[in-house]
Amino acid sequence: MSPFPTSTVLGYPRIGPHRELKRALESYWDGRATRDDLDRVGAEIRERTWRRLAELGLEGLPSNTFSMYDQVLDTAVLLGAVPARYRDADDPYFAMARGTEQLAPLRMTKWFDTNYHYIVPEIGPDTVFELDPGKPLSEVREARALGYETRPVVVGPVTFLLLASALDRLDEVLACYEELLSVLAAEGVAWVQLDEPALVADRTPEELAAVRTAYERLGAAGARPGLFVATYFGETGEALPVLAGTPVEAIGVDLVRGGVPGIDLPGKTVVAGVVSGRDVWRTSPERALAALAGVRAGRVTVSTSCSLLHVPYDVAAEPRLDPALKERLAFAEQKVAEVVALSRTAFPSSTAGLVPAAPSVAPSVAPSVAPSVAPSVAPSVALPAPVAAEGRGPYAERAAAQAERLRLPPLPTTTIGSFPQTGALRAARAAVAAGTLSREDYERRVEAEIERVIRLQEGLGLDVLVHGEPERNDMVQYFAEHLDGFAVTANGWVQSYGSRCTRPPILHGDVGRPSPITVRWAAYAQSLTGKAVKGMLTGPVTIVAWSFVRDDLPLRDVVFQVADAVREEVSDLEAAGVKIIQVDEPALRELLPLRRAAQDDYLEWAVATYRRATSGASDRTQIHTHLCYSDADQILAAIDGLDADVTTIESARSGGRILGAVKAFGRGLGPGVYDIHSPRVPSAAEVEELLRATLAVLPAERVWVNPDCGLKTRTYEQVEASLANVVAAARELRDAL
Ligand code: MET
Ligand SMILES: [Zn+2]
Repeated sequence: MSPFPTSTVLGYPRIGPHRELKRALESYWDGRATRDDLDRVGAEIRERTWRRLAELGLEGLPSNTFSMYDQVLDTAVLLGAVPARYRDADDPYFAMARGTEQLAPLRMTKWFDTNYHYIVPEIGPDTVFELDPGKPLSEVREARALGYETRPVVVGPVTFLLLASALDRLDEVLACYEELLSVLAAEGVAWVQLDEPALVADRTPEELAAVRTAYERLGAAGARPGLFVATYFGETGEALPVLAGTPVEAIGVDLVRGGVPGIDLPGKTVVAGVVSGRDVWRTSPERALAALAGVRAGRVTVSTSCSLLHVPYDVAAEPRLDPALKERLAFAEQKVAEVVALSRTAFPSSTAGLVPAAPSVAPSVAPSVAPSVAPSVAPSVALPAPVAAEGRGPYAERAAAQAERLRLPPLPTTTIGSFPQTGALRAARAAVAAGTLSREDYERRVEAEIERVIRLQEGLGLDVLVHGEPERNDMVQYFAEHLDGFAVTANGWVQSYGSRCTRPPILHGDVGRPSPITVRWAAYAQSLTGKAVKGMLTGPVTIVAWSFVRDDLPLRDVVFQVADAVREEVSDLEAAGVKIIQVDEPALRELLPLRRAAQDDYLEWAVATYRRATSGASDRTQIHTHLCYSDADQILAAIDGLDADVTTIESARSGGRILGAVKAFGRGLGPGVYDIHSPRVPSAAEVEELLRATLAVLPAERVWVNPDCGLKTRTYEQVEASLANVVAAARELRDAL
């Protein structure tokens, strides 16, 4: 078996440096391009990636890290786990991912503690596992035709089955992986990477036994490539000795989030993730080299802590960033260069089977690994201790005061905030940036859009209106652009799901709010209508979760700075006459530590920051919060702890699964009745059915009627039709109450 390469990355961004894949996907979905056009763009992105990684000097090139939508969905297809109802669709893959006119899509949820979303495999009694190795094989061949030998990357069997809640199917799935190994061996593949991030979370003895079974069995397969099991997103813990006891040749550990393994791993290659795949800061070479030197294994090689999927492509594509900040940044390209430089420094004669050099080598750093710099230059504000909820009265009193003031019907209907973002508005924003449209003209267009959204909602008969968020490019970036302490990028796109990308802002200094951010738009919307308009804010936890955050202060201190800025905005909205204020926290669950031991502490400060942001509101002001795609059932007590008067929560896409858990919820609750992540228009009957299910577990006076999430990714046509059905269903049931 050839030795594992001395430098590698676990994966690479795949949306394209200029979001080529996004455009190609959307053209294909809209019928403006053919499948061949789409495939061509995919091939170009893969080729560019391999060439770039090789040019940067990386030895171990991965393949099969590209995906048309999601790597978990790819793995389901690889294993033949395509539910029967999708098989006859025109394009079963995208039917599973996005749904069709007739079919709802598969469930989607967040990939561990990231803002990347994967498609949840559906495995049932009818699932027949059958290997379809087409994709990894064709990527290996494609790379080979370009002159590159690659290491295909596949989600490992244990993580795949845990994500699908189907670990009892291990036996059948392992047969497919065995077959895959033999197919890859026949193809001349030297190494395969099996991603097992699930091994960094708490695992039961049965689950650890499944790890042992899986890798003993795969290790015993006849002709096979070298097995590299990659764990990441935290410390591997109790799964590490289990893996070490199996025949796998290489084990990946995350040395950014986890410590150096406490056990000796003789005979194994440790693929040491010392360059973070989760942040944008340059790697400290001293720290990385010390970590490398601390690993006691047969062989150590240098890697990223996880796939670089979670960071943007290239700092060089950011001409407008402050040069002093830019100096401190590393995106995917820079991180690959760091991996290469670290491997050359740590293993100066790197040709074959190496043991790490002594730690004394540390200071002689290759030029492209710059010394680490603290990510903030400004001194930090000393923070007062977190405050508990002060100010607001008990829920019953607040509810009475709000009912009196708002006079809403039972089962009030509302939306989550955004309405479709039109191409015209996006173009107008670009024109302002380019200097070809004046700010005043742009603001007039935003106002016109707000008016359109208000009239539309009045026409549909919604009860609580929104202004539609037309001024926001993104719910986090918009706030980052208006707060001190943040920088925003021009091209720093990161894939969120499918063709959706975000540009996470960079939080590099102390946060402050120089002036009101949303007040003028909310006040304008309210001036147009007699119905209540909700003011819309993004919560502190979500702002930091969806930013790249300075790492020189504890996260909780950074979050409290953001909470104070949101608190000021709440108070200005109230002063402007806004009666309902929604503070969104869709990322509350995302930052939940993967290990139970760390969860309580997180939930305590996350709840405290939310209350700090909202508790200045008077009892008459109704505070809403919103959560989505977050397996909210796991954090229900914390959601309750937010003490919001109304909570809207994703539910339709998961078929009302959440309802079983929310019975005890003591305040207003709107489990979504319209899955906005699919272009499909739900019928009124369907919505009614979901509402009936809600009314079966919650008292009617606490139930709100709303979509799963904001509508910005949908078209006006879809939104109008869907909301008309939502309102009709609510009225039907309201009359029956
Ligand atoms: C991801 S949660 C989105 C909430 C936001 N208010 C919107 O409607 O777009
Ligand atoms: Zn949402």
